[in-house]
Amino acid sequence: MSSTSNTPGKFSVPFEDNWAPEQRASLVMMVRNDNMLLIHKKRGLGIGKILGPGGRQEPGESMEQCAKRELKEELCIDSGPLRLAGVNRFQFADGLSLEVHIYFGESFEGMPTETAEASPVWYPLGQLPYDKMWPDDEIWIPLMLQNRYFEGDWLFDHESLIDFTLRRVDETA
Ligand SMILES: COc1nc(N)nc2c1ncn2[C@H]1C[C@H](O)[C@@H](COP(=O)(O)OP(=O)(O)OP(=O)(O)O)O1
Repeated sequence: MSSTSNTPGKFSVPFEDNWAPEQRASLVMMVRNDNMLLIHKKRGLGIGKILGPGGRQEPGESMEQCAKRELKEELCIDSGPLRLAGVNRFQFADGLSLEVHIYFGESFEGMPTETAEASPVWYPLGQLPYDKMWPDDEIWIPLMLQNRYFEGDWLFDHESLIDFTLRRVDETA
């Protein structure tokens, strides 16, 4: 699957073979009783948006450790088992490049609590607030909810999605 727009500037999708991210980050998509636990992001990249809890990898930790640490830091909860749902590579026209590992979970311990970084918000799976989310979410969240593993390349100009390619979508996880 791919969008059809022409790509301005020096980047194109799929990214070149030698593309490498400056930074790696995690997202945790937690679902309980047909509702998804999201955050209203209070600072940093994507401030004001609704998205999954997550953040950038710290030295020495695996991506799954990063996901669990960010869940604790942002919402004060401890994750149960997570499965890797997909990997998205983001290139921003201003130069920032980010590889995001997306984890799916269905159990956690603790009460989601507001922190300096995020406020917890629950949405029914059929009423996710895509108009308040990063534009890529509307494309890969349905794949994740169908247990389909995905890998995508996404080109952004600030908060606008310019072009994308889903490089890999598995029929079953
Ligand atoms: C560009 O499209 C994006 N889509 C989605 N769904 N999520 C994105 C996109 N770009 C970034 N993200 C996510 C990935 C990370 O979870 C956060 C960014 O992490 P942040 O800048 O908040 O990193 P922290 O380590 O938490 O930073 P601070 O603790 O310094 O706030 O956004």
